[in-house]
Amino acid sequence: MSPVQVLLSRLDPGIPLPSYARAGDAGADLVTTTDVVLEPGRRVLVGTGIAIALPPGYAGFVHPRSGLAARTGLSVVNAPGTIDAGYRGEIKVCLVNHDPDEPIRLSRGDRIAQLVIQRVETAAFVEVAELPASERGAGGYGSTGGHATLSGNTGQGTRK
Ligand SMILES: O=c1ccn([C@H]2C[C@H](O)[C@@H](COP(=O)(O)OP(=O)(O)OP(=O)(O)O)O2)c(=O)[nH]1
Ligand SMILES: [Mg+2]
Repeated sequence: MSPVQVLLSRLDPGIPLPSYARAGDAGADLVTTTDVVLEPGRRVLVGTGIAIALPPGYAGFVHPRSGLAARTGLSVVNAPGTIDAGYRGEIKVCLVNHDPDEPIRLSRGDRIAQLVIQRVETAAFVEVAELPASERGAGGYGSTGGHATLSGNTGQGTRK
């Protein structure tokens, strides 16, 4: 499959282009333009030094990086952040430190998140008096069971 062309403007010339670590990866790594010390539980908005123009029918999604998340507790507050096709400003990332004890130190140029480009549909919302019937109906929020309990979870599940 040939890659979709995404026009990019480097707002900070010292920052590398987003890049896929391996061929076929879904996420292209984004870096922070600033040094940051993120105390436990705190969040910060950082710049990535790039702006893009996605073709109509596409959107970008800013996801956390799993290695950093597992090792340090670093995540993205609004994960995944949504980059609209019409957005021409700098892509920014709202980082959060989920670790309860340790601060996270980030340096300019560190890879802090990843950008996934996807095709998206836009809907025409059609109001009706009654929705068509379905097997699920209005059941949700654990209606099928199997969810963990807050305490005393045996790992056996609660599905009846
Ligand atoms: O992680 C993110 C999320 C969003 N954006 C930019 C691109 C996006 O197109 C724009 C608006 O994002 P969103 O719609 O999620 O935010 P909003 O609070 O609804 O703002 P708006 O009223 O501008 O739509 O902000 C980022 O740079 N990084
Ligand atoms: Mg919005």
